[in-house]
Amino acid sequence: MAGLVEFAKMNGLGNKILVVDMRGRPDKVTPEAAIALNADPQTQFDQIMAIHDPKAHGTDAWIDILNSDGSRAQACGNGTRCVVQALAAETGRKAFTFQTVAGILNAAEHEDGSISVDMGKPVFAWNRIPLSEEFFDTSRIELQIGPIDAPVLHSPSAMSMGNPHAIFWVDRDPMAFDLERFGPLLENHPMFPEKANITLAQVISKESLRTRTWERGAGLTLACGSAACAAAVSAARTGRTGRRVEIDVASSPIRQPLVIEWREDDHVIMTGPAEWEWSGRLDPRTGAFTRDLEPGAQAN
Ligand SMILES: N[C@H](CCC[C@H](N)C(=O)O)C(=O)O
Repeated sequence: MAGLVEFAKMNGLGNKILVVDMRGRPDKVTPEAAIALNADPQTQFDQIMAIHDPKAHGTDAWIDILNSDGSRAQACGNGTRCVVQALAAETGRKAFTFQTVAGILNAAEHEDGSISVDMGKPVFAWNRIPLSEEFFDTSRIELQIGPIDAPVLHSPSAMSMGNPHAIFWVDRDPMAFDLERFGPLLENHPMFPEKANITLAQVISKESLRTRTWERGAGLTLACGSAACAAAVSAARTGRTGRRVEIDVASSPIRQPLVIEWREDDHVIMTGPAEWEWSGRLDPRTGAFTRDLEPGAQAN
């Protein structure tokens, strides 16, 4: 079939990612293709990371990010690690510079296979997160929420990592909360005019947090990298932890922490794994796809 592009089904700490190679093409992955791919259990995903030809001098690629509902996102930490792993496997290179709508990202693969991404600088100004109401101090905002009767869910820390995040501090295991029920209410709360990624964060020690996220445009996911960054920064900003923490992503089946460092130069560095699962070809207009034969499989 004409017009098919290569893609890889990958995951970043369980976060389901499709890395789609759109280089050499003028078009984009359509929301319709995203919705169709998400509807098939084989390709069901949290984010598509579409690799496009670079637009700016000195960058390796332009990355277009889609959520599973077909909406577009400005940042995806776990997906960016998957892109690094895919391009490192293709080129043998270790370091890359990407451009997204949120800015420039530098990333590198280490000897042990882990990948670090410089996620840029956090944004705290209420109108740039954005919030719909003015707050001088966005490290603790107040939400009016009728139907939710859990007091901890009323005063999150808000910030942007290129995409909007609300971090709710909880004193118990984040898995103990009914995030499936109140995630959609909080994601779509009128305080967040562009919606928000909703994270429950528990402080374990001065060096560690446990998190679980309801993602804007994707719902409950097994892991969310930009939310881990937002939780780490919000924790340091409010004196809950130091500036380097290990994040135990409670919902992830991969029992490995994400390491987040909020450097003195204000950049947030996220380090963690990425895993290739299988590859195929897809039509970026419709989402129709075929899987490559697994290595060792026989063609009939
Ligand atoms: N899973 C992603 C976050 C996607 C963000 C997206 N849900 C949005 O902002 O709309 C991550 O690892 O950072």
